[in-house]
Amino acid sequence: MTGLSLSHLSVHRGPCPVVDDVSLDLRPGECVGLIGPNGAGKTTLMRAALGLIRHKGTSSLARLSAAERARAAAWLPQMREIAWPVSVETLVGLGRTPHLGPGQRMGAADRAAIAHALSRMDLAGYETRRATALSGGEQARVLIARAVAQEAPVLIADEPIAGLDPAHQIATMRLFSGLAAEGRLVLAALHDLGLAARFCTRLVLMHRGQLVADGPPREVLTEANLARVFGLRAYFAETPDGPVVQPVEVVA
Ligand SMILES: Nc1ncnc2c1ncn2[C@@H]1O[C@H](COP(=O)(O)OP(=O)(O)OP(=O)(O)O)[C@@H](O)[C@H]1O
Repeated sequence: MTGLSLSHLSVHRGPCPVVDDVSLDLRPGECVGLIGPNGAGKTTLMRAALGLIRHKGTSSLARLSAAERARAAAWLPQMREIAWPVSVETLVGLGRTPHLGPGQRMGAADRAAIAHALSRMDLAGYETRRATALSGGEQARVLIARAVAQEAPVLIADEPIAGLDPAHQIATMRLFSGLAAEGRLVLAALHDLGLAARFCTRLVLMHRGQLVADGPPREVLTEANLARVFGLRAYFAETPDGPVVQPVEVVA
């Protein structure tokens, strides 16, 4: 199983580093929440880690050829609009492309992976629907299903639960933590600190391009970090369902 190793990763936009010397070792079996305020550098870090943009330093995924990387990592970008009027099943099936040789047709394993991903994203019955004719949240679920159908050892997702209703947000986070429990590495940029605290095994906190905290949710979501990085005060509680973190007020 593959993890993700970043060493002194930096990305410059003009003279400013928007990702500033980030080193991280993420291992199979971890469900990692990448958190930080707007503009902290989360998307840029993930894109550099995948080798999609120019960067300094190294990333174990960016080193791979495009074909190797497509088998190693599934990437769910932030933009969720679907441009192609194809069926849901066809779109989710695109996740199998890295597993097919030139001209090779899908086999039973591919069809099973597609059906499994559809079912896990609560999309059974949507197979023949036109993807462009779905609601925003349904389209987001279809794109997550495509990434899940890829069955890559690493899943990197940029705000995957944005736009999903609360039940589908929880179900998706549960799916991600389940994939990690199966031995995959999941790295997801998240703005919902409550769901991040509940479902992630580890949180990586970014601020102004730098990694400022990394560890179990309770150690990262401290009062001091929330105030300094997010400008927030939050309510914390331990419950039988896990930690509850609810931002309650903006602090100066
Ligand atoms: N193509 C670009 N050209 C110039 N600056 C950019 C570019 N892309 C991103 N930036 C800047 O880099 C910084 C980090 O952006 P990034 O999208 O990585 O943040 P983020 O943490 O993902 O934010 P959000 O939570 O809003 O999605 C921001 O200040 C942004 O304005």
